[in-house]
Amino acid sequence: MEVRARAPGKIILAGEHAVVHGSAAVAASINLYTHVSLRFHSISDNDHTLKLHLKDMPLEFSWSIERIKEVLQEVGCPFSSTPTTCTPEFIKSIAALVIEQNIPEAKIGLASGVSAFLWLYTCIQGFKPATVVITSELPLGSGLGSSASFCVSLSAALLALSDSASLDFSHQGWSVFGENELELVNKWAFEGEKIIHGKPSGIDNSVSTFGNMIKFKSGSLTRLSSNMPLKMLVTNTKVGRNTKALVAGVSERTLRHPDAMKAVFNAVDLISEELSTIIQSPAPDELSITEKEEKLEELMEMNQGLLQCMGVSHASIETVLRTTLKYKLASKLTGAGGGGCVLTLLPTRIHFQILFIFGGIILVMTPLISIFSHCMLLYSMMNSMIKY
Ligand SMILES: Nc1ncnc2c1ncn2[C@@H]1O[C@H](COP(=O)(O)OP(=O)(O)OP(=O)(O)O)[C@@H](O)[C@H]1O
Ligand SMILES: C[C@@](O)(CCO)CC(=O)[O-]
Ligand SMILES: [Mg+2]
Repeated sequence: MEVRARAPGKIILAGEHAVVHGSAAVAASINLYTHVSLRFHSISDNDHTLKLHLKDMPLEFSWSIERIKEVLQEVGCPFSSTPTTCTPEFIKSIAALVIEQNIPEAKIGLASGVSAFLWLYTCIQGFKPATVVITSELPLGSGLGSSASFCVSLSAALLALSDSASLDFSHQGWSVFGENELELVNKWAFEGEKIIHGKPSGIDNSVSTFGNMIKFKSGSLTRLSSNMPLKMLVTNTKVGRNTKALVAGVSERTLRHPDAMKAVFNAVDLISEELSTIIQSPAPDELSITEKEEKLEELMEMNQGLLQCMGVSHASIETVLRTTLKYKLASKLTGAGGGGCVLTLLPTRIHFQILFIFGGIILVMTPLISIFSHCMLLYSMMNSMIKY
């Protein structure tokens, strides 16, 4: 039997990094997904391996089940019905299994994703031979939550074929997990994110699991129902970076300047709270929509300033900020920063049929792709047009 699962990426409207330190943050899922296909090998296959095929890279990894058992059982048995954090001993053993696969140097960032795969697979399914195929519509390491959607879709596929979830496969089409199963998927995905991010807040896996728009603070999630359609332009600077290093950098700065950083995180908390209140408040007329958008733009600019204080902006991000500001558009980085993607609010006061931007290049802004939670995304049109 083959099971397929998918989970969306996300944008963060306010509060990234500060959310790791207990502030509120607001995130929305987007309609770009990571897809996972999982198929157990049957006896007739006579294939006693675990295969991971990262189709977009393209890379294929294969371990004999005997080898996985030999290496992992030295430190214990990972198999567990409840979400478990990978211990440093298991991390070492898993790293040995990953190193054997000789990932090319240029793609070494994938090692943490492959480690998360091995942990989630062996914890949830034990030592069963199988083939797992991954494809992703998300750019990796760009702030759109590729790591979380990878962990969520993988956990969902693994749990769908485990005894912990009761899914009805009798009909064709997508099955949807119930609330309890979603909680379980989310918890396992968080364990995967810990391997990739080091110290994740849990916001990325939560929004990828539950979809729509959420406010997230100190591990707890509030679903937001927006009353205003928001159009967001997402620009990928294509400058690579790694969330783990950026999160660690902010923690180090916090150790050096605890009081100043506390004030920064507190300010971000207030921004996220105000932003979520505005998004949820009723919108009776055009005027109030414009007023709300102006407030949101200001809050995004303030949040960006505080992200600069945390040291996670980048020259490429600043270039996008300056360029959009020329057109009186407010922008902020989204996700971990240090490169990656930038959000620009496209207010209703401007009717974007055609936008002249980036040195006179004409960008046709319609049709915009609709995404969850009333946000709109125009992704990747910019990619080929921005040169740094
Ligand atoms: N489809 C995938 N296949 C394998 N590994 C993946 C995949 N998607 C993400 N990863 C893992 O996640 C890493 C990228 O995660 P990272 O958290 O740095 O960026 P992001 O999740 O895209 O951005 P952000 O965390 O800021 O939203 C990759 O280097 C890889 O290890
Ligand atoms: C930078 C960060 O705040 C968001 C990454 O999308 C990290 C996290 O919350 O886990
Ligand atoms: Mg990530």
